[in-house]
Order: sequence, then structure tokens, then C-alpha cells
Amino acid sequence: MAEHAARRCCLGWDFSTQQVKVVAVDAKLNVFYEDSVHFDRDLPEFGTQGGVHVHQDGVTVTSPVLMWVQALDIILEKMKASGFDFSQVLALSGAGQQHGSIYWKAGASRVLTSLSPDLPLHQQLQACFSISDCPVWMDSSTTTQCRRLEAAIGGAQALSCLTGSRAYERFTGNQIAKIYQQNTEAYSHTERISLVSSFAASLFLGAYSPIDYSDGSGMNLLQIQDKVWSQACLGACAPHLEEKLGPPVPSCSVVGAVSSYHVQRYGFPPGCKVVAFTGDNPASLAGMRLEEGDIAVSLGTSDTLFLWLQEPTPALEGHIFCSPVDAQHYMALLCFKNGSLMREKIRDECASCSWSQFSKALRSTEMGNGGNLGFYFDVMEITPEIIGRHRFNAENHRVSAFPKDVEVRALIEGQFMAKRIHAEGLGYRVMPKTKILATGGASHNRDILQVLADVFGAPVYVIDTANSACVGSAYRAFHGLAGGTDVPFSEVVKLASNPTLAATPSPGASQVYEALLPQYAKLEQRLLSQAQEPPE
Ligand SMILES: O=C(CO)[C@@H](O)[C@H](O)CF
Repeated sequence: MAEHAARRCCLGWDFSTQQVKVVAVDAKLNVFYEDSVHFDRDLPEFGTQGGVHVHQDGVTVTSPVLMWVQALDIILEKMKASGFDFSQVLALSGAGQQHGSIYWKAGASRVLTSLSPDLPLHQQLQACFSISDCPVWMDSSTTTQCRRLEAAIGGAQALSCLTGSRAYERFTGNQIAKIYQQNTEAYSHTERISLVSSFAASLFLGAYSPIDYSDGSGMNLLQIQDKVWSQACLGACAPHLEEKLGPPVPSCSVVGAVSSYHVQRYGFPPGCKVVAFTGDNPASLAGMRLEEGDIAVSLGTSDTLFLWLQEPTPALEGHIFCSPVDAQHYMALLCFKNGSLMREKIRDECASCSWSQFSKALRSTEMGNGGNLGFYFDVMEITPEIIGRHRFNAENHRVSAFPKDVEVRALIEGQFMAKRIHAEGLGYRVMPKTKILATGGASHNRDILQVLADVFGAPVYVIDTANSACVGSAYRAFHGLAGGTDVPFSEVVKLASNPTLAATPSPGASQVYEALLPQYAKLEQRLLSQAQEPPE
């Protein structure tokens, strides 16, 4: 086996939906080791598809907790067999898919603190969980619990102001409420409830790890301003919940050292620190090294925006989480369902199925598209809830079609104006130092990125986010090691390689879009109110 030269490092873990991944990052912030275990491929005995079980009802989605435990056993054994030198690990942190919940059975903490280094984790933790199939973020079976929680707190907007989001089916508080209502005995036999992130940290700690502020913001239970559990939300979900959750902690907290189990079985140094694990999206924000005023745009099947916010404006769309790298600030997530599939459809219809033709259409039409505006939602859009294709000319009159080149530009300008309008609705502001970090399939098309730069009036950089949650976790481990809240995260990660500049705003862009954005916003509101009118 190739021996890995001794190299002081931090480990970054990601317990995601489909796999467990790990990277080792050295003091110069170079990734020199990575590995992964895929649930479907490497643990077929659990019978998951995409790492989950979709139940017969089509809305309940779970993952077996022992599959996650066994995946960690496998990846640690793979690292050991490859000659990885665990004695060089100074600290570790990690990420988990957000919102999922794990239910530790009464007495499990005693097992966790007295693990035998002669046996794998999954053999020793077999009887430690009161719920074996854990609800995950793809579950949408808790609409009743969502309505009850919003009613208890004074409505959707009130809940959003308190916890950063209105009630969402996947959010953990609603999932816990469902388990309490439908499996009361299991709930009563539960001594601790973890998120996937704090569960994973517990496996390294050999004790229950606390929930961090950032991933805890995805539960509809944490007051994001005061960073304490909301007693009203806890009470509306299930009894004795606060004692089962434990107190939340700042995301950069050192929550302890790796357990003697890992020291004796794998050779971790006894002083190897564990920094609080967090959600995969907050960890990705850290991995992308987003700074104040920056915005990350992931142009994938659905388009996702990561925002850095100082003063958030909670709304009925999007999600606001406590920042994972700065306890005073916040991050926001906005999801736009009509992303790359919508771009591919218009490419096929208007650019002969060719991206080069698509780019040519963008280059041959002017900024602002002569005042023509389009809304392209072939599937029900999330942000906002509108469906269908809607076109308007410069006089704001609805038209049935655009010339092909105009249609291409109307799609891209519309997608990016919507992103700016809804980002600003959550409190985001473009600043002089703003960088737009683009990732995902469409970020390979320079002409699309040019429109992005023009609409936002800010430079666009491209970044590779393949391992962003893992790399962000390793960065956060260095941050925790360096003293956490006393040291700016940006200082800790300044040695990391910089993103590549791909586009800067065209001359005159801000005049064009400052005029067009309010018009787009008005038309969107018009469509939204028409969509909400009762059918005739
Ligand atoms: O639900 C989500 C965020 O709110 C997803 O991005 C999960 O974190 C994916 F694991």
C-alpha cells in the first residue's frame, strides 16, 4: 500500500445523503487525501436507493442509522489499510445532510463512552437507537405538524422571524413532532436526539456532541437571533424536548477530543480535537470561503443561492441560518427549482440543441433585451410559487412568443433578475467588494456568466465545489484549532487557492438593470396574485 508521508493535517467529513466522504487538508490548505463510501454500492444489504428508503406513501423518506455507522467503520478501515497516518491529525470536523434526526435510546451514552477498540462501531451500537430508520431531508410527510407549529407561534411569518424559516416538512422540529405523535413509546425511550451532523461528531467524541447554531437553524426550533431553543417551538413539537436536544453551541466550538476508541483502534493522537459538525450547506459556504457581501450561485438541476447576511430579513421563502464561520452574521439559502432543465429546454427549442448557438443568441441580443421580460417555470417554481411560461413586451403587455434569440436572453436575464430580487428580499445587498462565486454545470458557459455579472453588477468567479462540504469542514477544524470566535475564519483560510475570474460587468450594465429589476419584480407580483386568485 502506498505509505502517506507524515503530514500535520485536519480531517473534513461529510455524512451526505448518498455517501460518507473524508478529505485530509495540510497546514498549507492543500487536500492530499480523500476517500468515500457509497451507501448503495458499498452497503447493499441496507437496500437504499440514493442512500434512502422512499416509503410506500411516497412522502415518508428515511435512512437506516446503522448504515451510517457501518459506513464510518468501512472508511476508517480503508484509510488504515491505505497507510494513512492518523497520528498527524490535529483536529477534525464535519458536515451532515441537514434536517435529518437520530434517536439515541436510553442508556446509549454509557455504550458510547465505553466502546471496545477491538470491535467496529456498528457491532457495539446495534441496540443504541430507539428509531432505526431516521427521517431525512427528502421527507415531506409532516404538513399537519407544520401547520400546527405555525399556528402555535402566530403564523408562518412569525415562525420565520423567530427561527429563520417558515415551517417546512423536512425541518427537524416537525419530524420530531410526528415521531412523538405516531411512536410515543420510542420517543419516551429516547434520551438524546441528534442531527446527522451532531450524530457523526458523537461517533468521534465517544459522547453526545451538541447541535451547532448553524445546523440547528434548520429545525424550526432555534431562535436565530438569541441562539437559544425557542420554548414555544419546543413545546409545540414534543414534551421534554430541550433535555433530549441539549444546549446548542457556536459552530466553531471545540466540543472535545477524539475518544480513546479512535486513539487505540486507529492511532489518532489523544489530543486530536473535534470541532462541532454542522450542516452540509453551511459547511459548503465555509468551503467556498464566502465572505461578507459575497453570493454563491450553484447552477444545477435546481439553482441554489448561498448568501452572506449581516442583518437578515426572514421571509416566507428561503432559509436563514446562523453563519457557520461568524457567530454575529448569518447565511441564507434560496432554491429555484427551474434551473438547468429549463435552460436545456430553451436551448433545444431556440438554439438547435446547441450551447454554442445558445451563447451566440446571448451575444447577439443587447442587455435588457429591448425591455422584453420572461418567466419560465415548466415545473411549479419554489421561489416564488408560479408555474408556466409568461412573456411581456416593453409596454408590459403579455405576448405569446419572442423571437428565438430574444427568448434565450429573456430566460437567462429573468432567472438572474429573480435571484437578485429574492436575495435582496432576504436582506442581501450587493457591496463594492461583492464577489459572485459560480459553480455547477452552467458555470462552464462564459456567456451565461456574463449576464450574471451584468445583472448583479459584480464580478463572477468560478469555483470547483466538488468537495466543498468536506473541505469546508477541514477549514472549520483549523478554525476551531486556531481559537474559533477569537480568530476571523478568513484569516485561517487565506492560504487556500483563489477562485478564477470569469466575467466582469459590461459598461452601462447597472443603468440597464437598475431600471429593469423593479419592472420584473412588479410583473412577478402580478403573476403571483393571479396564481393565488380562486379559479373562475
Ligand atoms: O434540505 C436541504 C437544505 O435545506 C438539503 O440541501 C440537504 O441539506 C441535503 F442534504
